[in-house]
Amino acid sequence: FAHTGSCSSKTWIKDCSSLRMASTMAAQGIKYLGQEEAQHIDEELFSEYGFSVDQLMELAGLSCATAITKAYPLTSLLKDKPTLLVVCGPGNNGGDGLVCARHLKLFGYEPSILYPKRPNKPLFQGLTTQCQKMEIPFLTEMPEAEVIDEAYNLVIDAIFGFSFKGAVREPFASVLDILKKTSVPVASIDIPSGWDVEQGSVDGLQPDTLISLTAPKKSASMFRGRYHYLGGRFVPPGLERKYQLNLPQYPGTDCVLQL
Ligand SMILES: NC(=O)C1=CN([C@@H]2O[C@H](COP(=O)(O)OP(=O)(O)OC[C@H]3O[C@@H](n4cnc5c(N)ncnc54)[C@H](O)[C@@H]3O)[C@@H](O)[C@H]2O)[C@@H](O)CC1
Ligand SMILES: [K+]
Repeated sequence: FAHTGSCSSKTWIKDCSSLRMASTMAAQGIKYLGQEEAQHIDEELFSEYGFSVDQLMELAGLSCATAITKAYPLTSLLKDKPTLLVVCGPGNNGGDGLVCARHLKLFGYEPSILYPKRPNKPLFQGLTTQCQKMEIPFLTEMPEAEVIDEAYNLVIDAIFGFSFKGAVREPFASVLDILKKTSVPVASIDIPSGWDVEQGSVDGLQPDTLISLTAPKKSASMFRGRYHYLGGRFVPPGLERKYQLNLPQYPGTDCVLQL
């Protein structure tokens, strides 16, 4: 039986069409989400799928800490001590940063946290206590760029995520100005802070690493750093189908995947 390149039987028609479907899926690749779409998915995870915020934040923060260990293993760090600066913002992105710092401490790093605007909610108070009990120091003010370059191997940017809008307000405008002047690498959680979630930013922060959670947001196509990871391995199949996320398969039991 010689196949001539065209589908000449029912079996071939079936095989050819599923092959076409598979190649279309692969060609489409992972979906990059708009801001509203990311917010809808977030809401549905809680309202329809029964998750709680602290559950997903724990998984998100663990993925971020794991991605950091892959991009910047302890043995690769240039300073004498494995110091990191984690800058946390006022929303859930900041919460991911607190969880990430706690896991990084358990993984052998020495994080310090800057958390200038703390929401008056039990979730964030609990995460703050956990970090304090892990003996992670909290800074009282943002160090100057030269001090950061001198003292830390890496900055973790957990300032804003997919709900950021408009011009950056204080105190974070000054914090971001300093971060733009540092030369140590920056790893951003979900979105490089200060970037428009969909359009990015021409003169904004240029992180070395981006860890996209659930699925990348549209601005991730403008990311020019070395490492782009996907984390947040908690998406139920119905939600993935509804939003046609077309997520890649995570390897084995890993909670993070390099894109
Ligand atoms: N759905 C998901 O996949 C998950 C999302 N998580 C995280 O949650 C993030 C989204 O969290 P939120 O919706 O709380 O929002 P963000 O953390 O993105 O930021 C909201 C906060 O930033 C402030 N803000 C917004 N624009 C500002 C501006 N221009 N200047 C100064 N402050 C500004 C708001 O007042 C609010 O306090 C995601 O990016 C991700 O990091 C995870 O915690 C859990 C799972
Ligand atoms: K961020």
